[in-house]
Amino acid sequence: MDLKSKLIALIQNGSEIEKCMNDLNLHLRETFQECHDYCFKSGQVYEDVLLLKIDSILDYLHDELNTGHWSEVPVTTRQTFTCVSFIKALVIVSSGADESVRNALKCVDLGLLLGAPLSENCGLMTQAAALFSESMSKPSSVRVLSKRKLPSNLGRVHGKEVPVLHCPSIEHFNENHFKPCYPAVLKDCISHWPAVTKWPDVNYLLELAGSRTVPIEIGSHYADENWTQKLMSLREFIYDHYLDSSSLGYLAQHNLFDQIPELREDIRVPDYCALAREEGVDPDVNAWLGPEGTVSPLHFDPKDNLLTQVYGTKEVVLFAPCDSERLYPHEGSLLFNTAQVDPYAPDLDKFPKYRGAGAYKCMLEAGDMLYIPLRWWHHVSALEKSFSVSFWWS
Ligand SMILES: O=C(O)CCC(=O)C(=O)O
Ligand SMILES: [Fe+2]
Repeated sequence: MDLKSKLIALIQNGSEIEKCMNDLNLHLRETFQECHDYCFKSGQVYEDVLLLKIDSILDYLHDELNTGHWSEVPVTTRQTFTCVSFIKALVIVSSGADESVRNALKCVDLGLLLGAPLSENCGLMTQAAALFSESMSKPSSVRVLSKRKLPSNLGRVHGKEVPVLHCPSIEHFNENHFKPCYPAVLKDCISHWPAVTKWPDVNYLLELAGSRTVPIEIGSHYADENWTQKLMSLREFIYDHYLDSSSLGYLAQHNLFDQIPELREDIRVPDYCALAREEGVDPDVNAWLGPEGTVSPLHFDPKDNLLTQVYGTKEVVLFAPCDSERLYPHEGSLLFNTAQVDPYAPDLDKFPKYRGAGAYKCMLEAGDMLYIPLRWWHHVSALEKSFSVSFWWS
């Protein structure tokens, strides 16, 4: 079977794709119909012209996705983005042009990043991406030359050590940490994860996912004015920002595991996530992959977190929610959860109340998990190349 037929075979319910057309205005619906008919009925059409038409639909949807707050974008708009991205990938593959598989994969990844899973064809895009990845040539291996470890700066922060526990029972964790909202470093809880042995070899990630498009944060940290975000292939990120850490880039807070389900098989949701404050929900799982020197400035999140260190060392400074006023959160709605004070170099003239804040601090080594209770402030810096996985739940 050729690639186009394999892609079409992934569709479980074709009428779901046709339904998505209803979300478009009449003119765009006609254009989409034309592209759809080309893919499924084959006609004498120039792919270049079709691709231009599909891009005009994607541009229109892109504007819709970027209007208002992301959480308020109707899921049907995101599903239509998924469908159109899939059709675009089909047209690209049919064209058989140079690099067509790479370009089709990029288009499917954008569908995964910005779209939403369809109701009946929910695995369509991840399966399409797996098909493209399989049919691409595998890269030659790289050796990681720099195993640089930056010196710790924790000595500059006056504070208490976060308690360290060895794989505590769920009851102990619940009574002493989860219920009272008190942080802890949990050791020896992830030795059974395949990720612990597989991920430190960057060639594994390159081979499995080197051609996948991922969002990368560029700049010293997200509250810096020169900070930006870019989409690039994981390979580009690894070569340009991870192996060569002179240009700081961070694959941060990205749900890589929904995008690439093969990677999810390498990790396990910690048993502690079964504890719940209200109704139990599945945790939000995010990847944090970066070189030595990445910094997440002092901020808090609305959920409990188990920040898990698959490899590399990070150091973390924490403050309880009752210290919020002493940390001077940024004003305005965008950075309200980020502090103006840098706990490593506090400007006490500007931020005098910081004197009264009580820091907690810890090192997070490979294999450790840090329990960060909801709304606790945390500042995280990587001393080495590092891969962490966070589990946010409540
Ligand atoms: O590891 C990091 O850089 C930050 C992690 C973090 O802020 C989180 O998991 O909420
Ligand atoms: Fe965080």
